Amino acid sequence: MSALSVQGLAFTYTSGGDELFDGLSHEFAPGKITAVTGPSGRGKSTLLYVLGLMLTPSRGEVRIQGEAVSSAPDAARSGIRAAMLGFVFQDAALDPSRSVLDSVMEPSLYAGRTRRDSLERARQLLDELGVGARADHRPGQISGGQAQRVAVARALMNNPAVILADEPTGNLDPSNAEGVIDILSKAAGSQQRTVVIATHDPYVIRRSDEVLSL
Ligand SMILES: Nc1ncnc2c1ncn2[C@@H]1O[C@H](COP(=O)(O)OP(=O)(O)OP(=O)(O)O)[C@@H](O)[C@H]1O
Repeated sequence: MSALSVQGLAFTYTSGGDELFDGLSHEFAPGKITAVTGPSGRGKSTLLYVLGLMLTPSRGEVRIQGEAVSSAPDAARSGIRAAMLGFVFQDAALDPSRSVLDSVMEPSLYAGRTRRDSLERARQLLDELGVGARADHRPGQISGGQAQRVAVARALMNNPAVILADEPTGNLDPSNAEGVIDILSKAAGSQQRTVVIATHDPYVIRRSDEVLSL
């Protein structure tokens, strides 16, 4: 069963504008990277927010492990988000006032794991992603490529079945973009996660297993 699928999906911002997605049905393949592409304004970022249960579809549904979850009550959606979904944003979106290690640990503490377990997993992930030496730095003291690796570590912290990444290479040079896609590719291929990346970047599209054009 696909960890993530949509059926008959459409979304309209309450402030108006066109309906997006036109009744889209799609199963996102586990163990693969799916690139969501398409012209600017077609709704790539919005789709990620709908898949991430942060926006509720106006028609159709999002299914996670086969269950329709997009119109579940807020608390249920927050719980599913914390347990099943990891997010990576274009600018890493790390809290500037906290250390890298604290930012990476936070989702695990929020999910109810002990400080000790969370610390151990956060250090292990940061080491695996090549940024272990930066654990005590603040986001302002590390490079953009390092910050994006930290953001991926944070997204992986709760071992999510699904990773949603919005233009994760948008601010990176080619070698850092390659590093981040290598990590996401490993998160998909060897760990059987479903990885969905909204992107314009031809390099990311080339490295993806499937392409969904909006
Ligand atoms: N908060 C919002 N309220 C109302 N309309 C919005 C909001 N956010 C986005 N939109 C509109 O919804 C449409 C889809 O926006 P979205 O950012 O998802 O597109 P995109 O394909 O990711 O674009 P880009 O490639 O430029 O990032 C656009 O027409 C946009 O103006």
